[in-house]
Amino acid sequence: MSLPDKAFPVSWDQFHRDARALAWRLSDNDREWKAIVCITRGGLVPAAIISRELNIRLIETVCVASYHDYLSQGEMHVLKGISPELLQNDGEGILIVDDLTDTGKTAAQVRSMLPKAHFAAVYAKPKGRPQVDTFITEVSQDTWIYFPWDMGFTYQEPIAKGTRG
Ligand SMILES: O=P(O)(O)OC[C@H]1O[C@H](OP(=O)(O)OP(=O)(O)O)[C@H](O)[C@@H]1O
Ligand code: HPA
Ligand SMILES: [Mg+2]
Repeated sequence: MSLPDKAFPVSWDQFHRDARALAWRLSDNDREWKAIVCITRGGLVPAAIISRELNIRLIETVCVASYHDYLSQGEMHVLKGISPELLQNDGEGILIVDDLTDTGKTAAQVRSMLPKAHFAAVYAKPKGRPQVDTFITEVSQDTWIYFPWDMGFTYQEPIAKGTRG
């Protein structure tokens, strides 16, 4: 698979702010979340921030793997499902959390386990958007989001290099 045209690098600060903004959007005094189901591994980080902000103490994981290496999505494997007590009532009152939705395949897979749950992601691309109930920022489909936990400090070429003579 080729490199997406655009890059959207996200710092820890920005991710914290965006995940907190998502928590604000999910906060509603008339609505009480029974539990968070976070989609590992990327969903663990926003789940930690949202659980702190909304005082949700019951956190479950659903472990799904499909991007076998950087950029290329393969077959979806559910390595660990959701505990039976949280599957009751089709997931009513459950908050599913992920870092982003891209093609929407991961979200669709988890939604099929909890059809009445609310799906929240920090970032969404257009193909995945229909699978998400609440998100913060939309980025175009040809953009790759670089999360802070996947990055390190490296030298950056000056912008002018390559754009002039
Ligand atoms: O909408 P999709 O095209 O299905 O892609 C979105 C999923 O891809 C990434 O997870 P990934 O499978 O790379 O695993 P990770 O969270 O363990 O990094 C991301 O965290 C989402 O869960
Ligand atoms: N960034 C990081 N991980 C991903 C992406 C992305 O844009 N799409 C699917 N997994
Ligand atoms: Mg993931």
